Amino acid sequence: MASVEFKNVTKSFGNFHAVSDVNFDIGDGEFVCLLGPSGCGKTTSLRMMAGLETPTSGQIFIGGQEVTHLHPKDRNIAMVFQDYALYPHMNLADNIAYPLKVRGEPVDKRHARAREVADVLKIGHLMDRLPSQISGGQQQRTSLARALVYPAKVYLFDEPLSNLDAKLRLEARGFLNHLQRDMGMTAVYVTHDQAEAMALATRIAVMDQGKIVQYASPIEIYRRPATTFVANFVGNPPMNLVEVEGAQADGRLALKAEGLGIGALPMTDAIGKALATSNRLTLGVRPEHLSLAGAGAQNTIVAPLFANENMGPESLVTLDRGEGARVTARIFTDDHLDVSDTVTLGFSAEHVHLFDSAGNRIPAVGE
Ligand SMILES: Nc1ncnc2c1ncn2[C@@H]1O[C@H](COP(=O)(O)OP(=O)(O)OP(=O)(O)O)[C@@H](O)[C@H]1O
Repeated sequence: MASVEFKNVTKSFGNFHAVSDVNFDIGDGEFVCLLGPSGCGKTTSLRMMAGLETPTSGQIFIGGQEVTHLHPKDRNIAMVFQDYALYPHMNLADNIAYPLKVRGEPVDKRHARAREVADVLKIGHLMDRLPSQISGGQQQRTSLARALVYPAKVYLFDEPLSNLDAKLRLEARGFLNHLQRDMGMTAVYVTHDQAEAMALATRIAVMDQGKIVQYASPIEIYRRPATTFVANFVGNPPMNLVEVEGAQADGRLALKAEGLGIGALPMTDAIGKALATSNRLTLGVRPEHLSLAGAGAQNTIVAPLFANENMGPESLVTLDRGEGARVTARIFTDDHLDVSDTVTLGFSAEHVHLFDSAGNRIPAVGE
């Protein structure tokens, strides 16, 4: 296993910067997820680690050694692709053993090792089949087995679960989590699925438009999102964001918005600085921190009901604040709620997140 480092890495296609001056390091044994919307530069970053793309500028290191211009085969990395990239004319045994074949291992030895890995992944009984003769989940495990058959310094995953149905996807995610804990592999995993990143990563690099906007542990990203972009990308459903007008009153912060009732919050220097630039702030509250509230509740959002989706153990109650602005609560309720009923959602001040007019987090008291 080995560490990975990006130093000022940029990748341009013509005038377009797919990856823009990215710096980050991945520790030995870390499982890092690159998370972000389509086109933000995740796959390009991964392909540069693999040596399938060359940076326009900057340097890449694996295990302390510069690999920026090194051929993929000399990097000792293993990669699992979204489409599995299995060889259609080879059976599973040959597919899995292929990395050993190119390294010149004798056939007996490489088939024995392939079988060993296949057994762990519960596809050992399928070794004579062609990829077209097995299910999508089994193809996914074959592709994983091929990556694991030879000890690599770094394992690279490009949305490996995205072609699986929801149930298999959860199963495969649990398996990868187990494998990571078992092997302590250094891995970089590209996904646009925030739940997958939260479940698997030791650290998540959230990317937007070719840049890393936050690089931290899943819990840090969940608790202290650095920007409204991150807040809106992580969490299921994501954090509710309400545009508010802020003002200092009697040494405290007063917030105003249509349908919002909130007690004054403590003032801090950081809030003062944000207000000096603009009084337009964004208030964030996670759906799980909202509850159905009575008229006497201190902090509330009041608006007509838009939808009430029963998810089994909980409901997603969404209010329509007008002009497309919605607020969703994840709550446990048996209450019957009709569309257009006016609903009051309450929240506690300790669960409030604040962002300045540029969308950057204003640290809470004690942060
Ligand atoms: N070979 C190329 N030539 C021109 N533009 C490219 C090339 N490869 C990628 N891009 C562009 O670079 C940007 C980043 O692409 P990349 O594949 O890294 O995004 P991504 O975050 O992995 O997206 P997705 O989740 O859709 O795979 C995109 O706008 C893409 O169109």
